[in-house]
Amino acid sequence: MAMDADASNMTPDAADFVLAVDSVSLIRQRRPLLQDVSFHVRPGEHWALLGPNGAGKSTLLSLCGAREHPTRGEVHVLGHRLGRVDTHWLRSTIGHVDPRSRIEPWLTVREALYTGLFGAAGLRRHWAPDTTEKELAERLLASLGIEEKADRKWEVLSQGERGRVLIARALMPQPSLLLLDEPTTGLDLAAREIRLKVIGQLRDLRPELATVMVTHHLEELPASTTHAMVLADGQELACGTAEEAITSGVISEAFDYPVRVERRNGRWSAIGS
Ligand SMILES: Nc1ncnc2c1ncn2[C@@H]1O[C@H](COP(=O)(O)OP(=O)(O)OP(=O)(O)O)[C@@H](O)[C@H]1O
Repeated sequence: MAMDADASNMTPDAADFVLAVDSVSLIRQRRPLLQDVSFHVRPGEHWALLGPNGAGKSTLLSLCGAREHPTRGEVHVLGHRLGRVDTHWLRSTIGHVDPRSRIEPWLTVREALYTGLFGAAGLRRHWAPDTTEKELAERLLASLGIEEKADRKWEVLSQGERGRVLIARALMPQPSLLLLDEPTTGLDLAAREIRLKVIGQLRDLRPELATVMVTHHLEELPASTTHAMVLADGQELACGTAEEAITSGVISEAFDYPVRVERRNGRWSAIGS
């Protein structure tokens, strides 16, 4: 389907990681949006990027998705160094769940899934899925519990249903890395819980898949979260396993507000103290 990247762009160390961000700074309009940030994601790890508004979470996610380049430092995505690889090709290999994604409203759910193969809002003219692509789409529709909605039009779906479709769509290129940009935004309580359950199920569906998810609220972290990076003002406050990084001290400092962080049944909450 897509062109392959030059293997000489892969460095041996970076090849061990799905994502390697090393001492990265990003400056826009003379403003440092990220300063000296590093983190490394291995297959099967599930990372959360946490921090208050304007902390730099989306900017960091853009680097992970090869949509931005660092001003300083190095980013390797799937072993390929940004700046030395065809980013258009690289982007097509990364799954991206963005609630703001545009899908042509007249497409059916099944067709919307196929658009994930091209990272586009619509289907290419005269294109038809091959047997493997058809089987994958049916498998994902079933795994994410949307097979009964497969022939429904995208425009009539509820926000909750759309989110599931966007996850299935992002998995169509069979990525090793899945980026989730505030995947529970705008959902009611039940829809949020269902969405988090679906995200948690990805671990069983694709054990090698690594995910990086941006969120503001600890309550929106799936229990499957293994690691976290906490940012404030474009700087790293904590980075490591979820237990190391998501603590009362770190979260209070990040949000500049005293909170007590609790974890029950795998899920987190923050209570003002
Ligand atoms: N292209 C740009 N040029 C200048 N400033 C930018 C640019 N993109 C983002 N910023 C600024 O960088 C800061 C970090 O933005 P970013 O969207 O990464 O934060 P965030 O942590 O995702 O915030 P939120 O939780 O509000 O979505 C913000 O102050 C934003 O205004």
